[in-house]
Amino acid sequence: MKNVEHIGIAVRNFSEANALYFKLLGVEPYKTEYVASEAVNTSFFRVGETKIELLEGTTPESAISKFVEKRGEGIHHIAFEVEDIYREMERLRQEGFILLSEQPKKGADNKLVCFVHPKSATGVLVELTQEIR
Ligand SMILES: CC[C@@H](C(=O)O)C(=O)SCCNC(=O)CCNC(=O)[C@H](O)C(C)(C)COP(=O)(O)OP(=O)(O)OC[C@H]1O[C@@H](n2cnc3c(N)ncnc32)[C@H](O)[C@@H]1OP(=O)(O)O
Ligand SMILES: [Co+2]
Repeated sequence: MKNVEHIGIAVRNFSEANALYFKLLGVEPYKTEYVASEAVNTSFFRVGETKIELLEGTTPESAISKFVEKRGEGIHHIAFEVEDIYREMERLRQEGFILLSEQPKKGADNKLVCFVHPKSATGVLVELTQEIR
């Protein structure tokens, strides 16, 4: 694991949340992206060495919509950058963590991603992320 690549925040209203984080952080998002496979709109704000990812679900079945419905807006996941996502997935499997996919998936911002179930990680949804080179 290299660093905290981003913190994912689930929001109800994408444009309102983007305006609020612009006011809070004093910077515009450097990227917004719709990720169809996760049914989310995303935006990324740079904060020093890390990033804030705002996420809005675009369908009721989206993980983000379900989270907001059940628990309200707030911190949804922590993403750790890794050098080799296949190696880290295998290592975490061996350590007994529950991975939410067999293979990495294409995430936002030109990354491969994989999630660890919060039930196996002290109630925190963990994302592994590796830049596609
Ligand atoms: C845009 C791509 C990518 C990136 O590039 O950065 C992203 O960040 S995508 C982010 C959205 N995608 C995901 O979160 C995918 C992984 N998540 C999942 O597969 C599911 O959300 C889940 C974690 C398996 C939960 O799904 P499910 O079991 O269907 O939902 P429930 O609502 O029934 O929840 C069960 C249980 O888990 C608790 N929960 C759910 N989400 C979280 C969370 N983010 N953090 C902590 N706990 C969470 C939920 O509260 C339920 O608990 P109990 O009520 O105690 O059973
Ligand atoms: Co994320």
